[in-house]
Amino acid sequence: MSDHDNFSCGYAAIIGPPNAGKSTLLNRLLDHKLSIVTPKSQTTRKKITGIYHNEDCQIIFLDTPGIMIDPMHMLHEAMLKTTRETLREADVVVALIPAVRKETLFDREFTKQLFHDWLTREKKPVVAVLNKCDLLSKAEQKEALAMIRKELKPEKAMALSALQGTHVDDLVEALQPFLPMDEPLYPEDILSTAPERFFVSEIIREKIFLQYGKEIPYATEVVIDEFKEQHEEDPTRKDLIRCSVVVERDTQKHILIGKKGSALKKLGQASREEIEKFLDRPVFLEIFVKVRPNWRRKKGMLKSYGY
Ligand SMILES: Nc1nc2c(ncn2[C@@H]2O[C@H](COP(=O)(O)OP(=O)(O)OP(=O)(O)O)[C@@H](O)[C@H]2O)c(=O)[nH]1
Repeated sequence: MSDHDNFSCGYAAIIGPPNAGKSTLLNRLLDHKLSIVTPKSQTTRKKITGIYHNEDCQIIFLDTPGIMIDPMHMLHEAMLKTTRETLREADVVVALIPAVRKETLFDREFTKQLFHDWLTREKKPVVAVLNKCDLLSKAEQKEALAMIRKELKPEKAMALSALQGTHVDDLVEALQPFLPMDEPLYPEDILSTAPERFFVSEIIREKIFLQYGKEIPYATEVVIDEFKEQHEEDPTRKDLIRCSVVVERDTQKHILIGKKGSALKKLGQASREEIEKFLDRPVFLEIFVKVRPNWRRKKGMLKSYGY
């Protein structure tokens, strides 16, 4: 008998509206191993965000961009296409429904549409997860789950709080029966297959979201132009990361740079600190701001940015 008899391994797509708590949930699931994240360079067609391991199963979580009911431009449409393709690759789908502190308990219209337009026709097993259950009383959670079961008929329905970590382990248990019996596809110390440069661009994007208001973050794309690993040959040399922050208009460029470059300097500092923490080594980070008019509406540009 091999070690992996009775082992299951498969893909779980997480789908839901923006802000449902996907990242929080993934971080929570992978938490105990985040300190040994070892993203390796590997070309992959699948958008794998996190790989969960335990003794009985390996769940490869596929993240999807938040579902928007009314796509506003080509970037949104490209994101929805990614979601559609990701769903096709999944063995099981986690429909993440954020609870709200309102009489309706969750956005019923949106959730109905999510199931109708996205899930029913894909014919994949669905585990409906009511997230942010810390916002509701026990009775309200029960009521919301009963409603979800009756109207949407998922294979399973459960409530959890990704933020507080309650019932997160139950989700693993709920997903396991829908995974094929298979050996693990990835070794245990791999938490993601995305390359380091992907995480670096995500860190800069996150800092832009934190630092700038209004439309700036949404009009911005971060492109890593150069990622020169110099430390392996000579440990006294820092890695060099050159990146472009692409915006749509000159006015946005001025805001990003700020008075005498102060805003860009602040962005660079915050990004570098976090990148160094993530890579566990010092880096030189250079950020350039470029204007590419209407990049979110241009097919060729979207493609070159990986959409
Ligand atoms: N109260 C509460 N808040 C939560 C919970 N999970 C996530 N949040 C909050 O919800 C917000 C959005 O969480 P994210 O994890 O960024 O959501 P996301 O789905 O990844 O968002 P997108 O990047 O827009 O797709 C954050 O402010 C989280 O702290 C939860 O269980 N309870």
